[in-house]
Amino acid sequence: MEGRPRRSALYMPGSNTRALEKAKAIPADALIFDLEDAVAPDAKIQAREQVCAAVKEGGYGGREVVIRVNALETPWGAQDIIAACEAAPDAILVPKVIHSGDIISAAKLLQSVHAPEKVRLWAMMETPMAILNARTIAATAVYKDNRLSCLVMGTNDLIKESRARALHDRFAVVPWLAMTLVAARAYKLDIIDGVYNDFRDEVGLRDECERGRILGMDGKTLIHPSQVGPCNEIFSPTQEEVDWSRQVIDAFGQPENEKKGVIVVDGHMVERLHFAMAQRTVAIAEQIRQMEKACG
Ligand SMILES: CC(C)(COP(=O)(O)OP(=O)(O)OC[C@H]1O[C@@H](n2cnc3c(N)ncnc32)[C@H](O)[C@@H]1OP(=O)(O)O)[C@@H](O)C(=O)NCCC(=O)NCCSC(=O)C[C@H](O)C(=O)O
Ligand SMILES: [Mg+2]
Repeated sequence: MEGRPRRSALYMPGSNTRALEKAKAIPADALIFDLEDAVAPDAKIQAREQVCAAVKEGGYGGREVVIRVNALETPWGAQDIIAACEAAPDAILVPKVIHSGDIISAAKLLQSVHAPEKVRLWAMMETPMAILNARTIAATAVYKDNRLSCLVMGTNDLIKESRARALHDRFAVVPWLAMTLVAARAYKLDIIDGVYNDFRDEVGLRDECERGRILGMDGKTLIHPSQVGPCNEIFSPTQEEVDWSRQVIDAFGQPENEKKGVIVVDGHMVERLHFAMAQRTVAIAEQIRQMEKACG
């Protein structure tokens, strides 16, 4: 299902069986089972087997299940993708993307192993070259047989590669977030913000979530279960936003407004573009409600 809520996407090391089990009760919108940086080289094969077995077994309710594979040019990348396709997660997250060719190669591999149609590709935007190539990477979403549906910011790697300083206001990072965001939106893709490493600092996390939301991010990637609640709260439409959206939808539904491009609601000028925004807000709020009901 495209257009689904992606407020919170929780990473967990694929080598951590306890975390894979615990994830069944964590209310994140997406779960990212990591085979890449969170897994030591000598644990890669076992982690792949564990993750694929867990995905096949299921039990993750309405959450989106994602496997982050190793890069194609590593000794594990191709086998990770092949095994992941057999397990059929909702998406495969491709790390260290450099240019559109990385997404095209991953998509070809998916086609060659007849991956189920539901398996989408997500791209990690975490190299300086990926930021420079954000437009062409996002553009692969419209290529034939492509499956790209979401961009994920890898701010730790970007900070490493750029030698920027990781300050609380993310002074260095914000331009890369904004550039990648417009590339994502130009091709109707979702985009999820990077992780907040200081996982015991809820105040700092909330602040970073708020700023990400202001930029237009759909959600945030997370590293610890305690981050899920605050993140879901901040990236959900507020009751006030939902009520306003319903008022706008209602107003445009009145017979006298049927053919109008602009109307006044509660003293505010409201155009058809606000109607479209209101419809999206109400749809996302409804999906969240249904997902929360399904997850218990
Ligand atoms: C960060 C951690 C290593 C902290 O672990 P720990 O000290 O063990 O945490 P707690 O004792 O508070 O854990 C409490 C219980 O919660 C479970 N737990 C912890 N983290 C997770 C998780 N992510 N998913 C599911 N469950 C989790 C523990 O097992 C405890 O359970 P119990 O035994 O019942 O008490 C750890 O949180 C962790 O490993 N986090 C994920 C790290 C990770 O995946 N990193 C890679 C992705 S981030 C990245 O790569 C960024 C990107 O690429 C970039 O470039 O920016
Ligand atoms: Mg990374």
